[in-house]
Amino acid sequence: MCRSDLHAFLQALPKCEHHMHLEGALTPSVLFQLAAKNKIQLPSDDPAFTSPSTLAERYNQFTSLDDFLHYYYIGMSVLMDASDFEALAWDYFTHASADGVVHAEVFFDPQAHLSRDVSYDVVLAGFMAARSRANSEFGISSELICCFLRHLPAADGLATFKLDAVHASFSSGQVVGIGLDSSESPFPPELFKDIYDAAKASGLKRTAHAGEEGPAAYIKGALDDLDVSRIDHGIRLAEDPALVKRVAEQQILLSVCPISNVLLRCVSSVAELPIRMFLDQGVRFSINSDDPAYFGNNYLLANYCAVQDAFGLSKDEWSGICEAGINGSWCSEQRKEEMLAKLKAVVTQFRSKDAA
Ligand SMILES: Nc1ncnc2[nH]cnc12
Ligand SMILES: [Zn+2]
Repeated sequence: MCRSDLHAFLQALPKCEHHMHLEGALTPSVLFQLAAKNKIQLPSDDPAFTSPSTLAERYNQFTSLDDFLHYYYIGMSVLMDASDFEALAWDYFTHASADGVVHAEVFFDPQAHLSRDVSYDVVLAGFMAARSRANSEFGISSELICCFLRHLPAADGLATFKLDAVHASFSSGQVVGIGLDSSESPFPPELFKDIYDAAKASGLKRTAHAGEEGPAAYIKGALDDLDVSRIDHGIRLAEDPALVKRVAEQQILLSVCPISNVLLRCVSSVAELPIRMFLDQGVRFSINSDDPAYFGNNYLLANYCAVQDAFGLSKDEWSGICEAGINGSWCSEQRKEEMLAKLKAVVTQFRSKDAA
């Protein structure tokens, strides 16, 4: 709940989410349930794995991106069959619906499953089932983005990209784009140029995490070498004024994750994020939840509220943020028109409430 009186407005806005890792929707209690069901041994030498509550307590104390990723990869080791992946994604879509999300473009990390002998088809089947249900029960449209892990050799990513099952998911449109995630430094974007060139040749959309912990030079590298149309996080863009201008002119969308940035110690508070500068300089951005189950169960609306509490934005500014998010989405033009119409209706409804 926001401290400000804009909570009802923020709830009602038709929101798009562009930066959410489905594996980051795994709550401690589901993690323990699936570990028991699938007979997965959790680390016995880490007291955090005593119970769901000790694990949640440990999640409150992340010291860095890599500290979080350590738990994130252990967590996903409990996901084994399609029903596990479906339940995971369904849990996310349920929260998303409650928060007024109308369109979600969600990441997944196939290499982290393939390395455990869980096939790509199993992962995809679970996610596709949840997406279909979210569409019919909640009216949420969604897209899948296949991420490559930058702490692994680029050759491993390219081999994954070329797998028949992965290729089939691209050509059928089940997966619309690729991303790059995991430990940011010291893995500059150019290491992954071959994968991105191949993705471009296949007509896929492209985004990459950059400027989360890593420098603004990684944002420039993602634009120059990977030819991305979006940047995930991008908060260190502020360090390079010429790049700020370029990102604004090229209408690159940044998918900013405010609560994640605070909990992973990229900034000390949401107020430290360059949100005001982005608005003033015409940099387009959306607000996102990243890994909500690892970040205090703060799903999308909590991130909107955190930004509102820190910056006190106007309704017009929020409407502009949502509009940029709709226009920067990788869905059909028809879906964008539907969401823009819904946005207009909500803004009009709240304007007349204000006038009354
Ligand atoms: N915030 C983040 N940064 C990089 N890789 C991630 N994988 C899941 N969440 C991530
Ligand atoms: Zn992320």
